[in-house]
Amino acid sequence: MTDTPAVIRFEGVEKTFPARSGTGAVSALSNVNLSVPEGAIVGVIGRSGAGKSTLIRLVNGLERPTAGRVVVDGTDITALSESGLREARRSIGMVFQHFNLLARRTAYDNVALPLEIAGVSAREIKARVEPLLDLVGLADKRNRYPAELSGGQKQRVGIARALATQPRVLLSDEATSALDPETTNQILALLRKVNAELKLTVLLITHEMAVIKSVADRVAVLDGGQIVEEGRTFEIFARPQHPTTRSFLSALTGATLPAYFVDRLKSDYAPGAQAVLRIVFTGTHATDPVLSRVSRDLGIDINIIQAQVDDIAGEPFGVIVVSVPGDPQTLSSIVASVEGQGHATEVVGYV
Ligand SMILES: Nc1ncnc2c1ncn2[C@@H]1O[C@H](COP(=O)(O)OP(=O)(O)OP(=O)(O)O)[C@@H](O)[C@H]1O
Repeated sequence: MTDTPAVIRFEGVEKTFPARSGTGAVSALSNVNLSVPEGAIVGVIGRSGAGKSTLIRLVNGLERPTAGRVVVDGTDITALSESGLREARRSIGMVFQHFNLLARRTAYDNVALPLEIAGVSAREIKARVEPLLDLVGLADKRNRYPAELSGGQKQRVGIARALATQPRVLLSDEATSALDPETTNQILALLRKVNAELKLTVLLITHEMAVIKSVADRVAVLDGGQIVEEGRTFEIFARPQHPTTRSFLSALTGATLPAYFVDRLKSDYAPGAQAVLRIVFTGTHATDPVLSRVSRDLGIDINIIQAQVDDIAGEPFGVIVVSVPGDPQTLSSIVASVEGQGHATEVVGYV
């Protein structure tokens, strides 16, 4: 899938939770194959119960797979003893949705905790913790207790703590789900910063496509315990294949049309109807020439219903919704012309 070596690899992973009295066995993950390339930020998105937490907990050995392997930095995590796991976990940092800070410890002491556990000297701890508090922008809050910090500040402490043991991999379990949109953006920017500055590989799980859009280089869509779609974030946004991916995307990228318009949409062509076409442009400048060329070459009128330019993982991404003549022959010529110029199309319906 990419030439960069994988730092995390799921190989044919299955996870079934055994039956309990009153409930049958639960298949949480089946046939999961996924590679997280070195230095990448990979997002896994799925609905509640899709298996995201189980997937991430397999990476640091909090769960063991029923079948298959999880390889982290060359080590098969699934084959390790408890003491081997403790050692491996030092190279795997984790950030949690509810921060999981110790209330009776200051910000500094929370960040220091994993180093104390690892038996690092107080001097060495100071040398590591202070730059981390600087990195996450909390140097002035070092002596504050969690109750004295905002949600975003608590998550900054959580991130600094996850980085204390100088991990190669950072796991993020819905790190921004408890935060407001502005704080979410600040924390996602911090994740991007640690990814870039510390060359850290990041695997994050989320149920929000906006999080994926903002930070992830690649995305895997998890549905019912299986990865139903995976690829570069930009490609997935441009050409979503699976219905689950499409439904996650529907609130973004111009896929949401005004309600008055949606009410008029029909799924089938009736003679004389206009087709509504969603076109994804993989470059901001391409919009005008493409539409005017199609209009000129085919001698048709094109009405623009909605247009939007967005930013997906740092790349410009344009979505335009147009209405065009809906008769099947003309429509297929339009689609062929637009796609022939390298852009993706989707017939949304007819009006
Ligand atoms: N320890 C467990 N014992 C039994 N079943 C479990 C256990 N942990 C998870 N499951 C089941 O496995 C499935 C996947 O759960 P998981 O927590 O991984 O989903 P999720 O995508 O993280 O959901 P959410 O977004 O709600 O946290 C669910 O059906 C869940 O009920």
